[in-house]
Amino acid sequence: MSSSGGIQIPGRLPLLLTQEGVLLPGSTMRLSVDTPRNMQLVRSRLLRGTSLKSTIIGVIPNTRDPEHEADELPTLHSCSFVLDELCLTFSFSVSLSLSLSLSLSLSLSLSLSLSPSHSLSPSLSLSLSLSLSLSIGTAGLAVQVVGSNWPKPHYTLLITGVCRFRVSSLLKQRPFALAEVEQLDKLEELTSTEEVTAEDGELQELSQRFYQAALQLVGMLDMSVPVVAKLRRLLDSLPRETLPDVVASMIRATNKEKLQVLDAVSLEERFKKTLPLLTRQIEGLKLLQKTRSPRPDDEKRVFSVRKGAVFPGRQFSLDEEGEDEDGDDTAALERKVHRANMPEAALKVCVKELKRLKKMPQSMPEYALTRNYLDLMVELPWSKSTKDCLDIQAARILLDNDHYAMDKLKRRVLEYLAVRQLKASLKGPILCFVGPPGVGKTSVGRSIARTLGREFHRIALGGVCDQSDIRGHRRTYVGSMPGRIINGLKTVGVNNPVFLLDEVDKLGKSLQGDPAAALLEVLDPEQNHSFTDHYLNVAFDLSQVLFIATANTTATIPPALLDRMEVLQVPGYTQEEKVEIAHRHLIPNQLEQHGLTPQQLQIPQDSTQEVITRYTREAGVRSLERKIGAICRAVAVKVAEGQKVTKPEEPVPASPVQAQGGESLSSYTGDFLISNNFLKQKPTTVVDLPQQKMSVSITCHVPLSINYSLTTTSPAVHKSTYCLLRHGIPLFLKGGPQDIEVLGYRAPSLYTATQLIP
Ligand SMILES: Nc1ncnc2c1ncn2[C@@H]1O[C@H](COP(=O)(O)OP(=O)(O)OP(=O)(O)O)[C@@H](O)[C@H]1O
Repeated sequence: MSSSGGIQIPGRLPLLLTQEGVLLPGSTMRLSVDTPRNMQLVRSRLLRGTSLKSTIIGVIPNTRDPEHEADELPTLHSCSFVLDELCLTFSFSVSLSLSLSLSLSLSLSLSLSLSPSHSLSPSLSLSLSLSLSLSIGTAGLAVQVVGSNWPKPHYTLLITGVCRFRVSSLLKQRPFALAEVEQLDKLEELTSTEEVTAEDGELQELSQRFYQAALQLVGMLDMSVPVVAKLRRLLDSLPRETLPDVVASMIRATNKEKLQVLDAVSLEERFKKTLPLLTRQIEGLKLLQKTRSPRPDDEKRVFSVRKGAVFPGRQFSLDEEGEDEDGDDTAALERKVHRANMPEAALKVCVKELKRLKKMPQSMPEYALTRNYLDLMVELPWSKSTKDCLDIQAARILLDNDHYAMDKLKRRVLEYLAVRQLKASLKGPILCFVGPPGVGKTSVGRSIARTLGREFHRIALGGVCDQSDIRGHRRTYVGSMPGRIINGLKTVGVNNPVFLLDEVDKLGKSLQGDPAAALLEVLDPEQNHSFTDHYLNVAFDLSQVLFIATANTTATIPPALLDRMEVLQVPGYTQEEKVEIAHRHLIPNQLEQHGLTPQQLQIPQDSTQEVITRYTREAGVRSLERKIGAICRAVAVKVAEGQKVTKPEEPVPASPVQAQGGESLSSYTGDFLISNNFLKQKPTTVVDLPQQKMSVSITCHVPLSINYSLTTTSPAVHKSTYCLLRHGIPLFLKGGPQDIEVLGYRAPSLYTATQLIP
């Protein structure tokens, strides 16, 4: 039986000349083809051929195909070997005829040496030393041809080596090289040798040594990697004479070394050439394993496939946080998994995925998927939450400060918050604010989050028509990702945020499922403690999340969803309310956004009324806000033009804010109110609750700085103030003899505080 598994290659083969690498029998290789002869070979033999025979080509290594078709073929890769000391005893005439036939067929150089001692003998004994030169290549089966025109026309071939051949004669050079060939690998299977000669015994011993070394190499690799396990099985099932070629194509060897293996036509020589390469690989692996820190489960990792994975001499410790190296990276991930404080079910899944990840080569597409999944799992706030600092007094103040009117809505929100204060683990109801656009539904939701001291996240549901948007995609899909709920949790980083489900009435429906149905589970307090996102595939407890929904109408909300929510109507505003909202909130906001001061633009109430009646027609105040923005822009142009011509004034040092009656604010003790709109940064606070003392420093957008120290006897005022300040809410104290609002400056050198409420 031949080593090539009985395959008989055709007597004539087209030749593919390559310098890219060495194809050995039994291995597969990808070759890029872009030179004229090789391209022609692919077109006329591989692409047009219809039989198995036409897919067999001869691959000649180490030979460059000329750039131009007109150029002559270079000398094909050839190996030379010496047949030493052939001792022949022939009659003279026979010897001569032998020498002639050899030189014709093998182009051999023959040297004869005639021993003087035999010169008188009738028959001559000749000692010959033959040096032969053969063009050797590998016959290969083209299993795949891929063509591309970028960056220039070329083909990529996937070729599996079948057997060695030698070129007997070159038949033609154009349009591609064609040669008459002779199959070389026709070796008897060693295992079936019955009569063992001395030579065979040596070969068998060599092959046994080789087999043992190959086993040792595979034993050093991680057997749980599928390809390694397959290799182990191959070692047992393959005929021994094919092992040198197969092993040489897998281990790290230079092209020169592989060429030597290819050129070794004699089996014994092939074993001898490959064995040192194999031993070198084993020694290299041993060395690499020694240089790594002794981590028991890492002992069998595949080192050879990851270039530069190990830096000799460097010590790796488990505590090292550096994640530039794959091993450490996985170790760091493992630590994060154990630190994430996740429930047992999730931890189990993570540990399982982590195990799979360790066994995967980085180049596998699944590696990135598993990695992303684990990254998400460790980032999710399984047990991270903010502490509620709910104070109904502070909440009332805050809601009043942020929103004018909306009394009914604010009352219901306060009731809801009051019950939450009394019973922390309140299940439902889910509030749904329904009203026309621009009446402040979203901004009330934001205020509630601030009141509770929770993180706020808005999920816009308008136009969502795929249930995967809510529940995520299964991980089997390409480009799968978690749904918006899990994504939101990852963004806020705590498990008890306020989620505002904006525009629930605009949810769509499509072939990809009904997102409203997916929301049912999310919003049902009885079910959402085990919400399972398709991507995550483990339950996440949503019971701590506070859901608030908004909608323009209830007509389009699916009844099942509507049933789970408590609807709070937010009606539109009256003309008077709009004027108030404009002056309390919209104008100061717009001035701030356009970099204007109240001195540069003052809009009288009549003008606001005029804008409302003549330029807007809405239930909310959004378009009024836009109109005010337009006025601000027009004034900003004027101010900017004016600033160009006038010389900027010298900055005047800020003087202390004057409270009513000329009292300096720095020494003022009592309660007062400072409007948000003049604050540039969050107040910095030093709070010492047990001693009931507070010091506050505030920076306003005019060069104003107040250092205020308060000693209060009312713990309630103090507590609410503390709560507001902690969450970056501007100072707002109430309940004292007078409330004062800082309006800004009148003259650069004088800042005034005016009494707001008598
Ligand atoms: N009562 C109010 N007091 C202060 N500002 C208000 C009030 N009502 C609305 N606004 C302001 O109007 C703007 C629009 O409000 P918001 O975005 O909350 O409206 P919405 O009801 O959620 O609208 P939509 O239904 O279109 O989402 C915001 O800048 C908000 O601050």
